[in-house]
Amino acid sequence: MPLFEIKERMDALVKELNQHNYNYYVLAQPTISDYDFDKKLEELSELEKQYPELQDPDSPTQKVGGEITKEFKTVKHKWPMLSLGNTYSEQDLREFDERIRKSIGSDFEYVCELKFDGLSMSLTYEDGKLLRAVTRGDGTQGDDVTTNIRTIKRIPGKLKGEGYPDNFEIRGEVFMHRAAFERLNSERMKNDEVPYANPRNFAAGTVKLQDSGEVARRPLDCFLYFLYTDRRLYRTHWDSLNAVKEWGFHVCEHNKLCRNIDEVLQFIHYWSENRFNLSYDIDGIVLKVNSYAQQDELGFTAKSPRWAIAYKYKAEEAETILESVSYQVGRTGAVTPVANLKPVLLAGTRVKRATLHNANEISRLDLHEGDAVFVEKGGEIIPKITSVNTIKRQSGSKKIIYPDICPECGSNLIRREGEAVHYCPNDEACPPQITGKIQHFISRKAMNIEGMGSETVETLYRKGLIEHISDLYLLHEKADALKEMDRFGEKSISNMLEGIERSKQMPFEKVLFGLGIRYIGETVARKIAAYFKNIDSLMSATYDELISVDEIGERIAESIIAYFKDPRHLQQIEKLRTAGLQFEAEEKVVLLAGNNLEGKTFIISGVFENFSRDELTALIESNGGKILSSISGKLNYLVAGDNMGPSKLEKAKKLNIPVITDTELLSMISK
Ligand SMILES: NC(=O)c1ccc[n+]([C@@H]2O[C@H](COP(=O)([O-])OP(=O)(O)OC[C@H]3O[C@@H](n4cnc5c(N)ncnc54)[C@H](O)[C@@H]3O)[C@@H](O)[C@H]2O)c1
Ligand SMILES: [Zn+2]
Repeated sequence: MPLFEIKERMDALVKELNQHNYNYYVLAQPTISDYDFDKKLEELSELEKQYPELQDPDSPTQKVGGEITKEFKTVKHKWPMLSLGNTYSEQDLREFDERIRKSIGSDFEYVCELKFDGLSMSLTYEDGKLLRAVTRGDGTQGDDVTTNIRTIKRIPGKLKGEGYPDNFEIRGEVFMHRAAFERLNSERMKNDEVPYANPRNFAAGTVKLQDSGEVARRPLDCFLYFLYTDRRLYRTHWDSLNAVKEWGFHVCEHNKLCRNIDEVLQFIHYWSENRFNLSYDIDGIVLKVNSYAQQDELGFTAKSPRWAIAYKYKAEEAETILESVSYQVGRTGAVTPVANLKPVLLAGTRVKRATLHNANEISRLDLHEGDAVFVEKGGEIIPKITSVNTIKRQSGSKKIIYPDICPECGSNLIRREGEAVHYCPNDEACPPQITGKIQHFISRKAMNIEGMGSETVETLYRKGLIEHISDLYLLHEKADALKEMDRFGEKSISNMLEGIERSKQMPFEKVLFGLGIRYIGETVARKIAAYFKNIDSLMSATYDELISVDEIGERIAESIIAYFKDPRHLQQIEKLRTAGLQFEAEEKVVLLAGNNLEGKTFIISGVFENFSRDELTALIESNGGKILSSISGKLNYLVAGDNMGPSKLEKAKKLNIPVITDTELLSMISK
């Protein structure tokens, strides 16, 4: 290949890999698999070795992949936060072992650890208390995310035991358990929020949120795996891990001390089979030379230590046949293509469907009917098609074309600017949208109607008994028709009708969430209800008024306005109002407006289960109290929630300022 072509290939790789790094670290929405990413990085690295004079100083082979963001304070790392060399091959591991033995002889041990699939975090402790938490960032400096990290229960705010130095840094991996991921992600989908592809992305996205209250609602965990002290306290990494366990840190119980590379390989083989039984994702294992003296001898490259390496498991892949593509219409009208596959065994389960995400994905794969396709189950929960084995394509097979019209109701599909998903706009008459809306309305997080499930909704709809949410409240008039339904005894009918009747008492915020207005999730519904107090002021709110509210952005404001513009929605709301549903926020109104706090000053700190800090501020101010900006002798009360900063608490104690809970605050108000 002529030199200029090699240079072109290298430049193209640099450009592409930098883009993938950005998608992965900053957006937390990668578009290629880790394996493909690593193969491209390896190709670039090989070319750079052969043609060092062509190497771009900005090459992704020379630096850690992340970036710092502008949303957080930037903090420089005392010790750089590096990446790890990685490989997918056992042969490479043996060569790694050879290199080490050449350098330090054969008297050494490895610590084998699981490679947790999350994001790395540096924690600094001073006098036994968590002082700061910083992301890896670009390796030299990272984002200060202390407030968010304090919400993680597994990270001690205050240390146990003794023997820890006054000042030290400890590093580990913040991650989310698979069960929490699945639960929260399906909530996101129901609320029309973009789902995360896997627990790693969910954890990374969460740590970068601006609202610590929201972070606290998403359970994160953390395993610690590196201790950094100014003066070495222990001789080995293994001893450090055991010590930090005593101080209260969460250290993985599966770590293993191995005497040689064969034992390491055994560990790798064991976890290659058993990793699916863990409650969290790992993407490989990490081996580290145990002795610190030997680590020092081996040193570092620009990007990673020479005394450690990661062995990564390749996502499991299988080949099968694409039988057909079907299109599912969701409650919000989003039309999702699903691949129906000839059943195949993959990562321990029988797979017969794979997600195709959207129309772009179908054209990217250039799918044809009957294609032989490769499916992969990587970090993602739902398997996906990675590529087509085009050699096996039958001649004359038909290309898969994404439809223009809704498969359920025949309406022309629309695609909003900047979005990849197609929607059916017929939200009041497209069958799956109707039943989906009613199912959402009765769900536990919305109106929590007992005695009625998703299947009942489908049946009632098919029988023509319900077509809109408001029809639920007319069901009691249709007792005869209900009795004629199969498998629907008198008891279940009366349970259902009672459940419906009781739902009339559900608070305004639940009704608002239940209506299923696009982008109005649970949290936003709560904020809106607290701010606008009733449906009439919400309906008449202007765009500017809407976006001035905390947490309402342009997208949500536009969606609210569009919703109330539709006469069919207004008609529904009138019917629900007549039926007796709550369209006004109560309780907090009662607490508002008094003068019990007059002349008193407050500071609110930490995270509260039942209130946002804004709500507490409003509560204090409307009862005559004042919020101060810093703790001083002028402060009367510190209202403390969970995970507040230890320095604040200390200062308040020093000044003898009473620390109260939100419940105590409420009782002061309603005295
Ligand atoms: N798909 C994409 O678009 C894309 C883009 C960029 C990066 N990536 C993936 O990310 C990798 C690069 O990320 P990276 O630099 O974070 O490297 P890495 O994930 O391969 O390895 C280093 C990281 O492993 C983590 N880790 C987990 N368990 C550990 C343990 N027990 N001990 C020490 N560290 C542990 C730490 O966070 C550490 O920073 C690439 O190899 C690629 O697979 C993918
Ligand atoms: Zn439709």
